[in-house]
Amino acid sequence: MAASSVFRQGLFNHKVAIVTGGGTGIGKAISAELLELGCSVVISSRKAERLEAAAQEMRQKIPPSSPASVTTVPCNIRSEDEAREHVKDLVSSVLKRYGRIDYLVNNGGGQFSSPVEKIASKGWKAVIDTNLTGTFYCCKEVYTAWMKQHGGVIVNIIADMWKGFPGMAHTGAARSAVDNLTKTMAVEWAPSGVRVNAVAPGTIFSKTAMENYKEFGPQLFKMSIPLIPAKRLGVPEEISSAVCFLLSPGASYISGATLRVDAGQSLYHALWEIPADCRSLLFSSRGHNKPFSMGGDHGHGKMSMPDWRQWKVEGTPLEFTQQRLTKRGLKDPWARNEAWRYSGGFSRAVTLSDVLFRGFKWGFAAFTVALAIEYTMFPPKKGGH
Ligand SMILES: CCCCC/C=C/C(=O)SCCNC(=O)CCNC(=O)[C@H](O)C(C)(C)COP(=O)(O)OP(=O)(O)OC[C@H]1O[C@@H](n2cnc3c(N)ncnc32)[C@H](O)[C@@H]1OP(=O)(O)O
Ligand SMILES: NC(=O)C1=CN([C@@H]2O[C@H](COP(=O)(O)OP(=O)(O)OC[C@H]3O[C@@H](n4cnc5c(N)ncnc54)[C@H](OP(=O)(O)O)[C@@H]3O)[C@@H](O)[C@H]2O)C=CC1
Repeated sequence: MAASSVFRQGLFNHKVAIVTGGGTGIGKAISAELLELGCSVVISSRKAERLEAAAQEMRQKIPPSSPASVTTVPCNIRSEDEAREHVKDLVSSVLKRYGRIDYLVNNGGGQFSSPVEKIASKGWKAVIDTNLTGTFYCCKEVYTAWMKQHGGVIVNIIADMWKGFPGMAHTGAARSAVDNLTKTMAVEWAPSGVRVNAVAPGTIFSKTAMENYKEFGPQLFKMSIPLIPAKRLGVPEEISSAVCFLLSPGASYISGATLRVDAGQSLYHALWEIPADCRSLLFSSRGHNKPFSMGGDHGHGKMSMPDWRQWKVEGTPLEFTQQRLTKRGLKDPWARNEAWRYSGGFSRAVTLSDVLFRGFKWGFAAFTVALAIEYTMFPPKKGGH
């Protein structure tokens, strides 16, 4: 349940909102804050019982003097054949009950974690259909049935997919598409007085969000903490206040925007770890399979690589690489050798042989020049002896 809102009481009096996924986590916090500010809220998702339990809980917190009310409409926004009908029914039932829809918050969605090559086509489709097509259906239906004639505000919840979404490619692709859809709708529907924006949350803790990842959930959320500049997870209420702002007249000149609510997480490190024995170092895209070129451009057909061996992240490059390898459990002699090689040992050895080679080369050149001078200045006498 939302902590007390920072916004003025009564800000949304007599307005009506649909919040998909409004019975759990972020959606529940948004619904609770809207209710607190006087808005009537329809929460909608697949699990009717959980939805009703959440509504009951929220109902008890509405003061008798408030015009707000909360109702539930079960609906699956995912594009199975009947999904469009589900969404149509949702919108028509809200209009029947309240006679208006001022706000739509497309928050219902989610995904499972998997590397790209392991995503089955059914799973890909489930995530795209939920997050992209479901959002499209909801926006289109609310617009055509109400907002086209009366205006309104839409907020789409997306995700931190700005650097791609390794480990959750399907949702990254879907959320990126919703980011783009948001901009298109903002322009196309501006003449109707409809504003459309998105909110991209960072890692936001809620019991239901964590449980979605089953036994990996706690670890996944814990692992995110060092990667967040604020060094803590977000809470649903921190997304809710951003959504309420975008719905409010305070954002009357904001449309087509995506607000990152992530404490700077999207600007910082990514969760996905690239192993230190990364093959891209061994096989460059230019087709040469030397371990890597040793600083500078070595001529045609070879790639000039930045001297990453000099990067210091923690302690010396050697310590850093060893820590990474140890973390990844690469304790075999090959790995230790790689650690040594990648972190400077190899370059030092090469430098030594380079010096010897150069010394030999210049020594030989000097000897040749000296011989030439000697022959010029003291040519061997004809006839010999
Ligand atoms: C710190 C890291 C997190 C940071 C970012 C956090 C982002 C968040 O969004 S947290 C919020 C999490 N909440 C949710 O995701 C809630 C909604 N999620 C879902 O409903 C599911 O994840 C869903 C989108 C996959 C839909 O689930 P469900 O309705 O149960 O789907 P199906 O049983 O019909 O499955 C369809 C199909 O999908 C594949 N699949 C599903 N789960 C997995 C899995 N865990 N691993 C691999 N593949 C999975 C699979 O192909 C399923 O078909 P079948 O094989 O026939 O079961
Ligand atoms: N928590 C986080 O760190 C982040 C979350 N997000 C996104 O924010 C949104 C809310 O997530 P959060 O509150 O954290 O997690 P939750 O798992 O608590 O919320 C997901 C909600 O979406 C609903 N939902 C899922 N599929 C459908 C569907 N097909 N039709 C209708 N409703 C559906 C679920 O209800 P039901 O099961 O009853 O259908 C649930 O209420 C999601 O879109 C999520 O992906 C984005 C970035 C980060």
